[in-house]
Amino acid sequence: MDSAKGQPPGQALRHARHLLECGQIPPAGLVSSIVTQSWRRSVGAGLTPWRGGDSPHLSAPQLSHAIERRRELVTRARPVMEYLQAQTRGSGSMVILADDQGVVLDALGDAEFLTRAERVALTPGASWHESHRGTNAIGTALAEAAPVSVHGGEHFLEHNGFLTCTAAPVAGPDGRLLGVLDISGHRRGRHPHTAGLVSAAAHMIENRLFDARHECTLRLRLHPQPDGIGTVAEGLLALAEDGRIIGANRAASALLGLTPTDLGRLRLEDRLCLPLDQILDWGHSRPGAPLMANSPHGQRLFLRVEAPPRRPVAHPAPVTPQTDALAALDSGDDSLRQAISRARKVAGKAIALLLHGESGVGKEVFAHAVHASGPRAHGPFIAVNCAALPEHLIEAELFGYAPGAFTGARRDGCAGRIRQAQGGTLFLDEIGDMPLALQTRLLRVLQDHQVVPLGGGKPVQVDFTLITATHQPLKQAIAAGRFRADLYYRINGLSLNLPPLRQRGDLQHLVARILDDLEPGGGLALSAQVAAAFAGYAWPGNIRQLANALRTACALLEPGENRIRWQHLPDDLIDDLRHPVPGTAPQGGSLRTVSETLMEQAVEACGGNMSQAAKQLGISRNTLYRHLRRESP
Ligand SMILES: Nc1ncnc2c1ncn2[C@@H]1O[C@H](COP(=O)(O)OP(=O)(O)OP(=O)(O)O)[C@@H](O)[C@H]1O
Repeated sequence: MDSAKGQPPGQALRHARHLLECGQIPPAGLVSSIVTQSWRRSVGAGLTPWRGGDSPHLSAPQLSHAIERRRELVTRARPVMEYLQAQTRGSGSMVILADDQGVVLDALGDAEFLTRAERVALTPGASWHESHRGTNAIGTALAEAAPVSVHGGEHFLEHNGFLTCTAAPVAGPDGRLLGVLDISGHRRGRHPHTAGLVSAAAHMIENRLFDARHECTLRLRLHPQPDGIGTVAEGLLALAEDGRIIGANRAASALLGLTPTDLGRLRLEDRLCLPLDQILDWGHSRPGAPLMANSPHGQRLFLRVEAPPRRPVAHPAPVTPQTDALAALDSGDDSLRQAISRARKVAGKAIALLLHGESGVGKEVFAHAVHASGPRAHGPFIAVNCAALPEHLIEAELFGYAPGAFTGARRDGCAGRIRQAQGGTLFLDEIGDMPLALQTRLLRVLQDHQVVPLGGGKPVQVDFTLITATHQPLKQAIAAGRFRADLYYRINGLSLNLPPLRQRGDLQHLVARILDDLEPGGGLALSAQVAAAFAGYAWPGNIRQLANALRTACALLEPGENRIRWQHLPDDLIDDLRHPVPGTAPQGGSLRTVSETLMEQAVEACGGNMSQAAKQLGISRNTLYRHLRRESP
């Protein structure tokens, strides 16, 4: 983004950053309004230029779910990304595809301009959501739903100031934002044509998605010039047999003045003075030749008709994952295993699942896994945190709204998250925090299988699987009058408790799995002392805290090092591990199992030398012998 006109860009930006670092949002004109607004949002999210938010890096199972959820996007984007990479080869930049949450799904290119620690941030699984990393091209393009370039010091976080990044959103055939395409490189390599290149590539992906979605449908390709047909700028329309417009890409929507709510309702004749029969005849008698028509604004357009194949094209069989996502969560804890097995029995049936568990135990990850392991895996997984938004925003976000329903509403209305979950899974996190008025509306949707957008409009049929989660006992909320009992019985088809980490007996395996996800095949492991300290700690932040600690530790390892020791852990965790709060030690048999396995590992690492192993573990040789004897058959 360029700085204000008439000012030396570097100087204006330096001034703006100075103000930002003094805790002020700079006045209009110093940096572009997009950057100013994004800086404001970043401050609002609790970030400072020196400290980002918790930047979750998805584990391998989570990443595979995220990719599964956007499989079509990832598949169609790959060739375009390879093309982009070829165009930018040698410029020291990366081509990145992120999903609608800002999570990197695919990355290609030259990472030489990054240090080892920085590379992690551009690998699949990293999140570039604004709430995690402040102003950046991926997160800001998502927030703005528009192409964005963020150069050097325009990045909110100081340590990202060496980057120059350009991103453009990619929408699906129904106009819904699916993700973002981005080129990132060292700021020295900034190129004025990158923005155009990225936007054109994003359109190319959108057109590929459109063609794939409507391959068995009558399609029209249109452009004001005959030579524009077949280029990335062409408009695309899909028509039902009765002539209703059921799909339109951005260019076609702009040319014909269509809004998303017109789709499925308007007929082609309402927009172009051409009867469907004439179009079909033309398509059959002169395949490939452009047909002339007039847009509603009187603009001359050229159309190419693409009739559907006579017999529908067979769709490829759905890919069945080798081990499913639920199986991937099982790392040996009995109560989690039981929850997995019960969830598997109801996955895909019309039974609502209610997940209980402390914050960070992995309720959303579990819900994802249930979705990805069931028959609706190819449908969308839509997650809404009911505690994260004020009441009026959740209402609009969930139920959608008609055009112009309220001040600030988008001109063309919004389908809402419930409708977006059509054919897939709706995950409502922190359901206990949903305001009472919305509980009533949600109950109605669940009973009638219909949603009515805010501000009126026709009810729309919906079909989705519901999974909800809460960390608070809902029965208490019912007793206190904060939660509707009838809604509770609707959402509680099956209720499952996800155990807190301190009660799990599989800490060691979970750690091994997370480390392997972070650095596949890297042979990373905890030192004996750190493993013992982990086993004795209560993990109040549960898996979230553990995964974050391991991620930081991996970033701090020196090249070639694969043992995580005290010096690799975050300072506050070291304090907690060394001075655990009394009464918070883990329960159950996990500690014993972990320590015995650790002893075996230490003996193995010391080539069977018991004295050395005992010394490394900080215990006496006798204690070591005693424990290992107990283990032997
Ligand atoms: N099985 C797992 N393997 C690896 N990491 C996990 C696993 N489960 C959870 N995590 C990590 O913990 C984080 C929190 O998970 P998740 O959001 O599912 O928890 P939650 O219980 O829904 O939390 P909250 O109640 O605060 O929303 C994830 O971002 C991920 O980093």
